Amino acid sequence: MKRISLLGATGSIGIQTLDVIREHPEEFKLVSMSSGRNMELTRKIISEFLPELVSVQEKDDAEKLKSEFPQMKIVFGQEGLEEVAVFQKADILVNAVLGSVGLGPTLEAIKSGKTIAIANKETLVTAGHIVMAEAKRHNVPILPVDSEHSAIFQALQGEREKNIERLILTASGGSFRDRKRDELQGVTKADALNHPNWSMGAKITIDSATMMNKGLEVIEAHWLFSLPYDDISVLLHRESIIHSMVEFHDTSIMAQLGTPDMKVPIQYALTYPDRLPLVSGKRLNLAEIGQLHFSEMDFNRFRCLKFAYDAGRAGGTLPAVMNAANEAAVAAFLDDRITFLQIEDLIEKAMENHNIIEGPDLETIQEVDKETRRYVKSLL
Ligand SMILES: NC(=O)C1=CN([C@@H]2O[C@H](COP(=O)(O)OP(=O)(O)OC[C@H]3O[C@@H](n4cnc5c(N)ncnc54)[C@H](OP(=O)(O)O)[C@@H]3O)[C@@H](O)[C@H]2O)C=CC1
Ligand SMILES: CC(=O)[C@@H](O)[C@H](O)COP(=O)(O)O
Ligand SMILES: [Mn+2]
Repeated sequence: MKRISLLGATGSIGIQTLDVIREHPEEFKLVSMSSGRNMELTRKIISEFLPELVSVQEKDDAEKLKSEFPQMKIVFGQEGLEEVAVFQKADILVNAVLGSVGLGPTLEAIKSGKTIAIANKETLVTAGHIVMAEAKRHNVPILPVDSEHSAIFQALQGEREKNIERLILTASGGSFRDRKRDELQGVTKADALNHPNWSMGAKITIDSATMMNKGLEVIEAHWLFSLPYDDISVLLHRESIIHSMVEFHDTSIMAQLGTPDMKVPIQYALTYPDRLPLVSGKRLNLAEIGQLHFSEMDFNRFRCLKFAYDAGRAGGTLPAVMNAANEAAVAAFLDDRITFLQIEDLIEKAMENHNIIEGPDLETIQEVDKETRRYVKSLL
């Protein structure tokens, strides 16, 4: 029986993680969880899964829950996230919370020896050098949940790192993939939230439309698979059937295919190195699909991807600045305060405005994260 701590239980990945736990009650048990402000769903999850420890974002919500669920330990805020992450009875932490808020809890979980199933890519983007070093020091596995990184992880099973030529991250192109840059003026939030293939949380759906999601994933891949940026490429693939690939020195390419269903990589991270039947999974019928399409990435059309390569190669605090600027800009877009194209302008300004600090420690990264959000807010 694997006992699971789940950060972000009420989100898109969190809910799908609960689906996997529900499908395999003989394999998994939810022992602790966190949510943010969605109290209606939080109550439903608590009633169904009976976790021992629950963290929510706000103190008032925690107080209300304490009176409704006196037998449970209810905590809140950043400290609450960290308490869930290190919950003593848990074997594995699923980090499905949104944004760099997931960094501190992930590091605490690593120090307490938890296996980490990581969906939260912002954690690796802002401080991958610290996360991977701590995981090595504590001999803790970091298992990818992000579909591209799970695909690469699966393609690498039984392979040797020295034989890798390059990673090929596939990208759907997002909601505006068939629009030219001059057709992006005045696009609406509803248009941007209409991903062609995946049903995801709002922030990542916008990131997919700006191509910042793929940028974050390039940096995530750099840390997870310790390959230089020159060996990490991106390929447009509009069907999102090939979830990513690895090319080896002998020119062969290994790919992982499947329907766009995040329960597959979530379940694989929880059952690795075994595989369980995906009870609610839809089997892929390639004959039905017929054709798969691929094309080269256009860095002028998708400027955020170039920002990410530049930030990754520059290193230091620049990835954290880019990520924080992106989080703040996307939140402003979702709040109807800026236009879609202003997202990349704000990111570019924040990166230009920053003096990179080399080899930042956790405190420096968290400070730079806060400073960047203040800077972006000052431009709104
Ligand atoms: N969705 C997907 O298919 C994929 C997602 N990912 C990554 O997984 C992570 C989660 O994405 P997704 O599930 O889409 O996100 P959602 O927005 O759907 O869910 C985010 C979760 O985090 C909680 N949360 C948000 N902010 C805070 C905060 N400040 N403190 C505590 N909890 C908070 C939310 O709580 P509440 O809703 O209760 O407020 C919710 O439970 C992201 O890093 C994303 O990039 C990666 C690959 C695919
Ligand atoms: C499901 C998942 O992993 C997302 O990151 C998804 O891949 C976004 O797709 P694109 O960024 O390719 O549009
Ligand atoms: Mn992905």
